[in-house]
Amino acid sequence: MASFDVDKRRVRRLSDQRGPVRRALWAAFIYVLFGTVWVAFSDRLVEHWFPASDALTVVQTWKGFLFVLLTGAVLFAVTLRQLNKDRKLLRLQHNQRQALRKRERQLSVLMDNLPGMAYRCRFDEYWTMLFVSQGCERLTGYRPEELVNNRSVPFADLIAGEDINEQLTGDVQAALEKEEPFSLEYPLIRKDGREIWVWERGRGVEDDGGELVLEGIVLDISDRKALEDELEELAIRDPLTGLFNRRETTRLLDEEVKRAKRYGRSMAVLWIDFDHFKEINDTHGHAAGDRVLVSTSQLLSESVRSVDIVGRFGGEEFVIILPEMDVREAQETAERLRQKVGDTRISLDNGESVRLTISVGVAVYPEHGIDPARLCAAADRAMYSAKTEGRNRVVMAVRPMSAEETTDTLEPSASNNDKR
Ligand SMILES: Nc1nc2c(ncn2[C@@H]2O[C@H](COP(=O)(O)OP(=O)(O)OP(=O)(O)O)[C@@H](O)[C@H]2O)c(=O)[nH]1
Repeated sequence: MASFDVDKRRVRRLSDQRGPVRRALWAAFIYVLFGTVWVAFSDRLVEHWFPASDALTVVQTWKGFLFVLLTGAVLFAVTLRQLNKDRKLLRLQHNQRQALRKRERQLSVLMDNLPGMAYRCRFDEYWTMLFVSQGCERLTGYRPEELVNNRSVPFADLIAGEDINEQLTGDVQAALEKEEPFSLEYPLIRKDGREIWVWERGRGVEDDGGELVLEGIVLDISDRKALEDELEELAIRDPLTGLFNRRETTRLLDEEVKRAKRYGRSMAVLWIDFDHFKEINDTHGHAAGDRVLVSTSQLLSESVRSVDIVGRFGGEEFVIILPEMDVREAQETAERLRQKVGDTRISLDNGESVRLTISVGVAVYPEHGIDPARLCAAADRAMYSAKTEGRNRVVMAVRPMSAEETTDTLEPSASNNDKR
């Protein structure tokens, strides 16, 4: 690269900055000046020094030879100098072309072996591609010539979703205004219809005509994205049942209470505990207990609406969040679940089957608590009451005396039909 620049400087130096006409005129001027001075003064000097006519004739002849010799020598020197310059210039230009070709070859090898595709495009509504590298076909399924100038399809049509396209345009615009490079992540629909995730890094540059264009690379990050999604799922799911884990259930409850407050709606929390679960473990073994946990979790999930949230809080304790449910609906739902679980026999791997019952505590926002902690405490206490009252039942939480009361004031009701 550095030697290439040095060559360029040498070429500039060798190729005289003055134009050829000026240079020719300058040479002619020097020649005319020298010739005029010679013609004007040499004869007189010779006549002065050699007054005898015989000698004068001889000297005049030699003077003519001398003139021819001198001008010939000058012409030889000038021509030689120029030819040498021309030869050096040609050699340098040749080297420069070689270096340029080598760089182009390296660049094209680099482009073609990029894991994704390099591009140059217009910043317009179609992301009109002006150039894409060979990697385009691997990434999108389209050949470069199909994408360039929107010949088969504009790149914008590959971006999954109008709103995502708008979001990307906004992000690029913001980066251009700050004169910074941009990084984008978005889903892309390949030619075969498969959706992949890509990461793009680019920047705005001016092309030779002064028009703003974008240049950058696009890489397939589907594997990384899948791994991220998997890790995200692992972080929020209970590994045994696949239900939301305690942390995620708590977070979702927070969100639901906030939503209920914002829109002035009610919502309910069911606190569920399996009855005498220890006996199942003790009688049939821990693996059978796991099997019962998984089957009952599935049953609970399948028996609620898609908007409801089922989470495992720990051990054989489950929480169900029921958005937009009032006291009556929540109690009915809890009762339906209790009956369904109690009516279902769960087959074990050893051929035997078990029947399980559940105790359920129900608390409803805002009647039994105005924040997640109070709601949970109220539902937990109601469930504890269900246990002490004989299990396999639904108990509603107690209404607090005032909204200011702490969780300690929330006492569960004594009867499963109490709707305080
Ligand atoms: N198999 C299995 N058992 C679990 C798991 N988590 C907790 N348990 C068991 O669940 C049982 C809970 O027992 P307890 O708290 O005494 O309650 P219970 O036997 O259900 O009785 P009550 O709740 O009073 O009706 C214990 O034996 C735990 O070992 C699990 O992931 N798998």
